[in-house]
Amino acid sequence: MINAHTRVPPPKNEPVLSHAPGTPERRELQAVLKRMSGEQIDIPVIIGGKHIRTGKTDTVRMPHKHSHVLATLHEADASHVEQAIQTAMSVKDEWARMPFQSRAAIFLRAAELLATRYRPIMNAATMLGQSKTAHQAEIDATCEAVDFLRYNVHFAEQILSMQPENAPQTWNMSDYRPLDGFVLAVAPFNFTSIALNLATAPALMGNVVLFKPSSTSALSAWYIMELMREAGLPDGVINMLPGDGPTVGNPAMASPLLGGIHFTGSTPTFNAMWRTVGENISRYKQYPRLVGETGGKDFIVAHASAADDLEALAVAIVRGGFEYQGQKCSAASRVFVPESLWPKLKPRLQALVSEIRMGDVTDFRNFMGAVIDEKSFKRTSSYLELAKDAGQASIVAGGTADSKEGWFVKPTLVQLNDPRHRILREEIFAPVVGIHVYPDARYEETLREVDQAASYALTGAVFARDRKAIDTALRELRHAAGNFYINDKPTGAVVGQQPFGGGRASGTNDKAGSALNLIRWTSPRTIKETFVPPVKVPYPFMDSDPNEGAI
Ligand SMILES: NC(=O)c1ccc[n+]([C@@H]2O[C@H](COP(=O)([O-])OP(=O)(O)OC[C@H]3O[C@@H](n4cnc5c(N)ncnc54)[C@H](O)[C@@H]3O)[C@@H](O)[C@H]2O)c1
Ligand SMILES: N[C@@H](CCC=O)C(=O)O
Repeated sequence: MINAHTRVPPPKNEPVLSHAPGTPERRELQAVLKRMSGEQIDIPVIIGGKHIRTGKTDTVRMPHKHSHVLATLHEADASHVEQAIQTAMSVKDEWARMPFQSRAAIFLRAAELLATRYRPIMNAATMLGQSKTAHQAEIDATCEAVDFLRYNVHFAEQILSMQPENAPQTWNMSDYRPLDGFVLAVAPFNFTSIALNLATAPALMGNVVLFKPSSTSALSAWYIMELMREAGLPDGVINMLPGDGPTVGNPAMASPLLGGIHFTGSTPTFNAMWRTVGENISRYKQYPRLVGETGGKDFIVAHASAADDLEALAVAIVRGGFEYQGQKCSAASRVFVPESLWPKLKPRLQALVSEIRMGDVTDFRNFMGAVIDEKSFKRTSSYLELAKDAGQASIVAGGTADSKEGWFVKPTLVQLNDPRHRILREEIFAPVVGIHVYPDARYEETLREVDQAASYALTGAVFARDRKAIDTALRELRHAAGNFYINDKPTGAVVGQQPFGGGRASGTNDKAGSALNLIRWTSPRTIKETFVPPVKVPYPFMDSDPNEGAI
């Protein structure tokens, strides 16, 4: 042990490496891509550090080449969930008692391992398993993941230092205990860094975790577990239970020991989990904390005063809508353009989209890969059918999909007359962007439409030079987005700079990568110590005063 009031190293954002031709990082990444493409690994259930091959298996495939199997995934069932709960609870006290400096050092070591030796490994796993380009993998699987690890340690330290006032002769303390139970961390497929944060943020605060990764991103989840093991995380603190959502989730949520849920994924899934928790409410030893960051229908609204910034607007629509195939919860998926800008913006968008290369992400010339799986491909295809309805919609670019080699959907722009068309209201989670062209004079009405038409409130952007137009958007769209951008695309939040999360149907807005999130994983105990306690019952006002008569 050390006897010192320590301070953690100040965090800094991990620089994004370019992977440009000739760089060492490009060579290293290409070597790991080659190796991983040539092997087929087994991904086990991991409980208490033990690898369990359950025999009930699924395959992990490259979305851009779906015949290529990367891994065999062993799925957990209710018995593994029970075993994981028991194991996690058996290591809980020792983990919670470990001094904060020692716990923090494990996560800081993980950050540095990821920034160095694990960088090409995590990037390659994310590229091959989730069909991200080298740049999209770098900003997610390395940089954002490293940032989560470094900044969370810093925020946790800030929380621990939040201490109450003291009256004379007393000392008050806040003891930041972990939750009384285990945390169920459930991850989406689309961000490796989010999966890592979902499992590690509660663990940093002294909790034990059941980590349920998405089956389609199980390859990167496996390397997250390897990274944390190598960083020195004790066995049993994070237990990985891949498999079918309800098969793993329902027994975990039926446990009286459920302390909290740390979820990121779709709104319907979180709603179903919240309902399950409601049905089980009288079984629990404590009220479980429910943290869920969910879907989005993220907007870009252009004002007529953006006329001289048309290129920036066009680039924001294309990057915001089509990077990672539109599979970011923050992706621009509905765009509102004034009539005066549309005649110039439309051909510019068509030109930019026509230059986009899509294909195998190991070919570094490609800007886009494939959507994650057949389910997503079919769902997106049904929206492409809607886009062909000539009375309602007209396709500005793209509109086709091809599943022969991989789950490829062309970047698609659809113009819609009705601002409440389904393509402008529903989350598609694919490279399909709806565009509504409005009369310039109806800017304020359009902002109100943007606010009310969709149930989500995750990210959004306004493009304008006129300050009044920006202020009007800030006012009218105050509750329409948890992350709001002015003259920028609505994606690409950076930990420590733009804490991320939304309200309404987009989640509980607990801002991943901030102290607001970490505070949900602690159940503080207030301690008051009195140095000189009173030794008589009566208070001074009860003493008799010989000068006072009866009232
Ligand atoms: N707001 C955010 O910060 C954010 C970030 C990333 C992704 N997302 C959202 O995630 C979605 C895409 O991810 P997805 O397709 O993996 O989401 P999803 O809801 O289909 O699945 C998410 C996870 O939930 C699991 N699951 C399903 N049913 C369950 C149950 N009953 N109990 C426990 N677990 C269960 C799945 O197996 C998976 O691991 C989109 O809606 C996107 O907007 C949101
Ligand atoms: N935080 C990411 C989105 C995560 C959701 O998928 C962004 O800001 O683009």
